Amino acid sequence: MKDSKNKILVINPGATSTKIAVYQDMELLFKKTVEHSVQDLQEFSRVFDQYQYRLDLVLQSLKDENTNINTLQAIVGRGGLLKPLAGGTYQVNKKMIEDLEKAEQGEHASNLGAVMAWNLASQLDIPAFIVDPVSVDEMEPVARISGLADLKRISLSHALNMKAVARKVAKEMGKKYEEVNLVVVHLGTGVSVTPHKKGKMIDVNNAKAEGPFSPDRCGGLPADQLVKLCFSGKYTYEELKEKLGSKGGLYSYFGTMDVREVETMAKYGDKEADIVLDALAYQVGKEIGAMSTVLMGEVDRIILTGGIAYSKRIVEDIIERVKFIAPVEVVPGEEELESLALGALRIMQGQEKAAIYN
Ligand SMILES: Nc1ncnc2c1ncn2[C@@H]1O[C@H](COP(=O)(O)OP(=O)(O)OP(=O)(O)O)[C@@H](O)[C@H]1O
Ligand SMILES: CCCC(=O)O
Repeated sequence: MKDSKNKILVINPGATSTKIAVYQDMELLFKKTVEHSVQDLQEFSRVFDQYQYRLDLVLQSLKDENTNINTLQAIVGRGGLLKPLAGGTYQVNKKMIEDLEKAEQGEHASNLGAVMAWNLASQLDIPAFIVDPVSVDEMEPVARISGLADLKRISLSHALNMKAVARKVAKEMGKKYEEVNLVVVHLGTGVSVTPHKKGKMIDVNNAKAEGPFSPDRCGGLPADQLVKLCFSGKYTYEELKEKLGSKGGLYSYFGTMDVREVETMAKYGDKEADIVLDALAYQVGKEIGAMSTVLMGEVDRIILTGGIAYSKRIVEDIIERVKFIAPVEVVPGEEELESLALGALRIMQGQEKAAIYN
C-alpha cells in the first residue's frame, strides 16, 4: 500500500443538485451542494446539454475553496445509466463516454458524472473513476421476467448510496454486508426499493420505471390506461417520456419535486397534497413488503435513506406499515460522496484493481 496522500475531487450530479467534494485520502477538505430548481434546468432539452452549466459550478466551487485543480491526483464521478455491470470501481474510458453520450439506457443527471470527471482528468493527466453506477445489475434470473415476452425487467437504482448505507448498517450490527439480508430503500428524487441478499441486490424496482412514484417519476402505472394515453394523440413520444421520467410523481400533481413544499401545502389544508403524500408512503411500504417476500421474509433490517428520509411524516408512515417485517433503520441523506472517494482510494492505494468498461 502506498502511503502518500491522495487528493480526490468527487462530483455527484443528481436530478435536483450537483454535489462536489474534495478529499485528502479519506479526510474531507470541503463539501458543497448546489441545488437546481426546475427553472435552472428547463432551458436544457437533454441532460448532456447541462454539461457546461454543471462543470462551471464545479470549477467555481474549487475556486471558492482555494483548491488548485493541479493539486488533484484523481477525479471520481457518480456513474450513470451504462450497460448492466457488476458493482465496483471502474476507470472511465472512451467507450464509457461514448455510451453515456448516446444515452441508450436513458437520460439521467448521473450520466454527466463520468463525463465531467473524464474531461477534467484528461486535461490534468490523472485518472477518472466511477463507483457502483446506477446500472449495477445483480438481479437473479427469475427477477428479470416481466410477464410479457417482448420486455425484460432491468436493474437501474441508487446502487452507490444503498450499498454504502447497507455496509454501514451491517457494520453497526457487528456483521459484514455479505452476512446479512436487508431491504434498502433510497428515497430521493427517484425511489429504489431493493432486497440485498448477503451482499447482492437480487432485485429492484427499476427506479426509472417501476415501483412507487417519487418526487419526479410516476413509477409503475396501470398498463392499459398508459397504452391508451400513448395512442391518444394528446402527447408526442418525447413529451410523454419526459412526463413519465422527470415530470411525473409529485411534480405531476403539484408542479414541484420538493417534498417539503408539498408537506407545507398539506399542513395548510390542501387535501390532495395530504393524500398524495399518504400514497407515497403507502406505495413505498407496499414495495418493501413485496421485496421482503423476495428474501422469503428473512429480513435482518429495513433501511430508509435519501433526502426524503428527513421527512418525519413519510418515515413514520412507512415504519408503521412495515415494522412487522423487521426493525427499521433510518439513515437520512446519502453517503455518496464519501463512497465515491473511498472507491477511488481503494484503487489508488492498490487495494483493488479498477474494473474495465468495455
Ligand atoms: N428535510 C426534508 N424533509 C422532507 N423532504 C426532504 C428534506 N430534505 C430533502 N427532502 C426531499 O428529498 C428529495 C431529494 O432527495 P435527494 O437529495 O436524495 O435526491 P437527489 O440527489 O436530487 O436525487 P436522487 O437521490 O434520486 O439521485 C426532494 O424531494 C426533497 O424535497
Ligand atoms: C435510476 C436511478 C438513479 C436515480 O434516479 O438517481
